Amino acid sequence: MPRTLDGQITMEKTPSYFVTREAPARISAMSKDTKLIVVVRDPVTRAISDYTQTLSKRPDIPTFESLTFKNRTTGLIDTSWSAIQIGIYAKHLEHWLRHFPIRQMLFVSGERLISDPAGELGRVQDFLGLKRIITDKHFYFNKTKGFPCLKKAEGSSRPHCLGKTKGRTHPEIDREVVRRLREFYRPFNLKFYQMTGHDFGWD
Ligand SMILES: Nc1ncnc2c1ncn2[C@@H]1O[C@H](COP(=O)(O)OS(=O)(=O)O)[C@@H](OP(=O)(O)O)[C@H]1O
Repeated sequence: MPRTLDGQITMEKTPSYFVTREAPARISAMSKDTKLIVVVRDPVTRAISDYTQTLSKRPDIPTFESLTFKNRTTGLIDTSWSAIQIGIYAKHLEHWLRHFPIRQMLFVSGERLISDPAGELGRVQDFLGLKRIITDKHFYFNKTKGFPCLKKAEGSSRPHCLGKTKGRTHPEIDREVVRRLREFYRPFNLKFYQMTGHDFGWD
């Protein structure tokens, strides 16, 4: 980590921190005051998105449906599959709460990051104790892409939109499998809403 001077905030992002067992203790040992921001989305859509990304690199992998179950007849979900396991947010959060108070954590909604980016970034700026500089006027919605774009990227006069690897078309998943996954995640989602004091509306 570079030295942080007065008036600066040092930020670091790594998608796997939230689900890595050793991360909370290590970050806490580095600085107990670290503020933590986690972007979360509906775990079922998250799992399908995760699978879609793997599929784009390895088109020969088994179907989403077959990877989801340990036993399809009994409907037993394979929680050791990372695409499923990562979405059990309440379980991961339990580990973080052993090292950080919940007030030092902010959970950003991945859905609202698309539907209301300025609102969600308003929460981020407040959480970091920053003046609300980024507002609605910094975004426009790119209909083709289905995502908001930043009107002007830092140091550039051109807008910044998300790259080609974002917004891949997800494969159609068997509705019964999606229903079973929703049923599986419901109690974990409810627990997560309770722990964070925030209803993400995934159910
Ligand atoms: N800024 C922002 N706002 C909303 N959603 C976003 C954003 N950045 C990434 N995404 C979506 O998150 C999914 C995974 O993105 P990643 O950045 O991990 O993708 S990748 O690994 O670089 O391919 C992937 O979801 P899907 O497109 O639904 O599969 C991305 O589109």
